[in-house]
Amino acid sequence: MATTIFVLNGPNLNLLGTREPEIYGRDTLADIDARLAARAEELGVAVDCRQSNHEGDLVDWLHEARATGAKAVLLNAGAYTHTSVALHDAIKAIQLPVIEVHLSNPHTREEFRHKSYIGMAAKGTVAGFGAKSYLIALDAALIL
Ligand SMILES: O=C(O)[C@]1(O)C=C(c2cccc(Sc3ccccc3)c2)[C@@H](O)[C@H](O)C1
Repeated sequence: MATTIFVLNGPNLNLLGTREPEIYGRDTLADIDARLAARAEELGVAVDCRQSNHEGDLVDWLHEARATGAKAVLLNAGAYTHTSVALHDAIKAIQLPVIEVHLSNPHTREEFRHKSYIGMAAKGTVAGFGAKSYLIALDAALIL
């Protein structure tokens, strides 16, 4: 059975590439997904890339990662990073390595972005490298 990495993206990331390129870069989420698929092929693994604006979908997909035997999850929860106890608890519950991913570095931004409920439960965090944050996290997931 192929090694699969779930890549989960939260609210508004479907609009990526349209505004604030100085913060989030010019790649669309489709661009990022394509770069991940290409890197995954080089590494001999599969990526399952999904995006939702709904917190419950992300919780369900974390459960699905566990149920389907995924090796790890890359999670950019967007604004839910700073609010979601539900995602924090789901990460704890599934007992899989979850790597928190951010395009920007939230610690250099507004105060409200400095708290991460995701980071408090994740294996680790990659932030501030734009689209490359995802590629770095994918490589990290495979050496865990
Ligand atoms: O840096 C990130 O990846 C982050 O997870 C992403 C976020 C985010 C917030 C709003 C929109 C978007 S994506 C976007 C950006 C510009 C225009 C349209 C959508 C991402 C923030 O909520 C987080 O604090 C940080």
